Amino acid sequence: MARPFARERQLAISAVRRACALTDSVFNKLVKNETLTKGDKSPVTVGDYAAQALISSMLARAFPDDPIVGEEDSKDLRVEEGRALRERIVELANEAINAPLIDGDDVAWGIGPGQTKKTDEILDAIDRGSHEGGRNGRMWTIDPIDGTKGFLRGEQYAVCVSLIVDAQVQLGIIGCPNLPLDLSKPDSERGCIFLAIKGQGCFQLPLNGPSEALLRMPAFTPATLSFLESVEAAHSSHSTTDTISTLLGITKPPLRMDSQAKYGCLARGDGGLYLRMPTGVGYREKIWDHAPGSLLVEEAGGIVTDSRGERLDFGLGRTLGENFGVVAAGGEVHPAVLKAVQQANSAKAKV
Ligand SMILES: Nc1ncnc2c1ncn2[C@@H]1O[C@H](COP(=O)(O)OS(=O)(=O)O)[C@@H](OP(=O)(O)O)[C@H]1O
Ligand SMILES: [Mg+2]
Ligand SMILES: [Mg+2]
Ligand SMILES: [Mg+2]
Repeated sequence: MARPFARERQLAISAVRRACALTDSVFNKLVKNETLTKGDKSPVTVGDYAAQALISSMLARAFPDDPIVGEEDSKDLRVEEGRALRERIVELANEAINAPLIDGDDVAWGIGPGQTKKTDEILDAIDRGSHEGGRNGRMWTIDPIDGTKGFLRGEQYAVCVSLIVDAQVQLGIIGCPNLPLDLSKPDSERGCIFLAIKGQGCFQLPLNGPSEALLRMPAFTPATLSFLESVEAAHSSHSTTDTISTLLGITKPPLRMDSQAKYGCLARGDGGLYLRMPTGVGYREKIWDHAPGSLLVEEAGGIVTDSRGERLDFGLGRTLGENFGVVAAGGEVHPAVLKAVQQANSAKAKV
C-alpha cells in the first residue's frame, strides 16, 4: 500500500523543483522595475507572483477541493499601471508550466509542453491563495519566495509549501536554490530541497537529483551550539538573542541567513538553535513562514514552540495570532533554551 500523502509528496517535489528553476532564472534576468513594494513596505518581485501562480495551478489541478493560503494576491497586477508586470509574470509562469516533463512530473498536474495559460487563468491561480485558513479540513500554504530580500541580494531564499490538515502540518517542503548541500563546504553543490511528512521523517534532496538523505539533528552542548537567525533585525530582535546567547554560554557567532532555509539548516544539524523574537511592533507571523519549516525540524528530532513553550497554532487563520516568537531547537537543548528565553524576556519586561 502507498504511504500516506504519497501523491501530495510527488506533486510538492515537482512543484517546488519547477518553482526554483523559475526563481533562479528570474534572478539572473531581473531588472529594476520588476519589483514592487507592498503595503507593509516589503518587496515582491515578478518571481514571487509567477512562482505562486505555478504552484497554485498545479495544486488546483491535482487537488481541486483543497483551499490555499498563499502570500501573494493579484490586486496590484489587475490595474492598468500593473500591465507590464502582469505580462512579464504571465510569460514567466507559462515558461515554467510549459517546461519539459522530468522524472517525477505527472501530466495530471497540468504541466508540460502545450499547457499555456491565459492571463486571467494566471491571475486567478495567484488568487486561489486567498483562503482565510482555520482549524478544519485540508489546506495548503504557499510562500513562493520566502526571504525576498535575500533573493534580491543573491543570498538565501526558499520556495515553501505545506499541507495542513485540521491545523496540524502533515507535509512541509522547502526548496533552497542557493544553499550548499553541505554548509561546511561552501564550494559544495548548491541547491537543496528539504521535505518532511509527519511520521515519515525529514529528508534532504539535491534540487536536481533523486537521491535523498534522512536527516536527524545531532545532540548539542553550549560549546557546539550556535544561533541561526534572521538577517533583518526588523524581523527578529537581535539584542534579545544576544542576551539569551550569554545566558546559555554560547560562544560561537550567530549564523545569519534569510528565509526558512534556517529551518532546513537546523534540521540537518547546522547551528542547533533558531530563535525569532518579536521586535515589539505588533507584527503577526504568517503561517506560510513557519508551517513547512517547523515540521522539518520536528521530524528531524527537534522541538518548535513559542516563547511560552506552546506549540505553534496553525489553526488561527492566516497568521499565528499574537506574536510570542519562535523557539526551535534540538530535543535535548530546547528546555534549557526556553528557560533562557523566558529569563531574558522577564529581564526585558522589568527594564
Ligand atoms: N516585522 C517583521 N517581523 C517578523 N517577520 C517579518 C516582519 N516583516 C516581514 N516579515 C516576514 O519575514 C519573512 C522573511 O523572514 P526571514 O527569516 O527571511 O527574515 S530575514 O529576511 O532573514 O530577516 C518575510 O517573508 P517573505 O515576505 O516571504 O520574504 C515576511 O513574511
Ligand atoms: Mg513577502
Ligand atoms: Mg515568507
Ligand atoms: Mg514570500
